[in-house]
Amino acid sequence: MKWTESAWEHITPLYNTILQMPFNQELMMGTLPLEKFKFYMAQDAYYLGEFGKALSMISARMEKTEHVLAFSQFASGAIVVERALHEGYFKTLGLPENVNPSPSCLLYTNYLLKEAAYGNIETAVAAVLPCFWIYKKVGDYIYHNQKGIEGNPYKDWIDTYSGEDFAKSVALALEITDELAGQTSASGQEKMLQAFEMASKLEWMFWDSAYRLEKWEV
Ligand SMILES: Cc1ncc(C[n+]2csc(CCO)c2C)c(N)n1
Repeated sequence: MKWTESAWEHITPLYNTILQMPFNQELMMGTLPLEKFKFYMAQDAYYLGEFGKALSMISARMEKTEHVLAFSQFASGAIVVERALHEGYFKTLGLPENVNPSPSCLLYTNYLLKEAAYGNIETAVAAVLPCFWIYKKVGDYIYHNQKGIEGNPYKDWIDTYSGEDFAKSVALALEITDELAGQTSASGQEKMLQAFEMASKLEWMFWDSAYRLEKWEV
């Protein structure tokens, strides 16, 4: 079995929990309060900037030229493609220019940056994978289960993550992850699994924190 297949099996209960989160169910139905989506978008703008840096760092640490190229394309994709989505929503929703990251957002981005800088390269790759893979699965699920997409204010978000371009990036990220997993020991693969699970939990926290409009308590 491929490493990615067993990793997905491992997080399937968590993935099912993510699908049922009120944030995702209401986004799918178009009933998510705008205030929550705005909070999410602002936090996501911060997240994407840091995520782009983590991907660039992973790119620089890769041995194979093809992997360097793939991760540098992911990094620019994270910034360019996502910026288009954000700029659209930033204009219509009136989002702030500077974002103070919420506790969950900061936890997630700092975790990814730490793995990208100091983790084994295969562990760093496993840590960024949920960002691609869970979003692809959630995007597809929402796309296929929504009703009356045309009237949904979150249509652009849904289209981005259920689209073909994004599917290609995810397939490439999965292929590279399996290649690196194949070159590491059983304990290396276990560390990858832990990083993959941790980042998946942090994805859950990111959505949950947006729904709660999470604040710093002090
Ligand atoms: C919290 C959070 N997690 C994942 C994504 C999705 N995402 C961000 S960058 C990227 C790869 C290149 O486009 C993907 C899939 C998001 N937007 N916000």
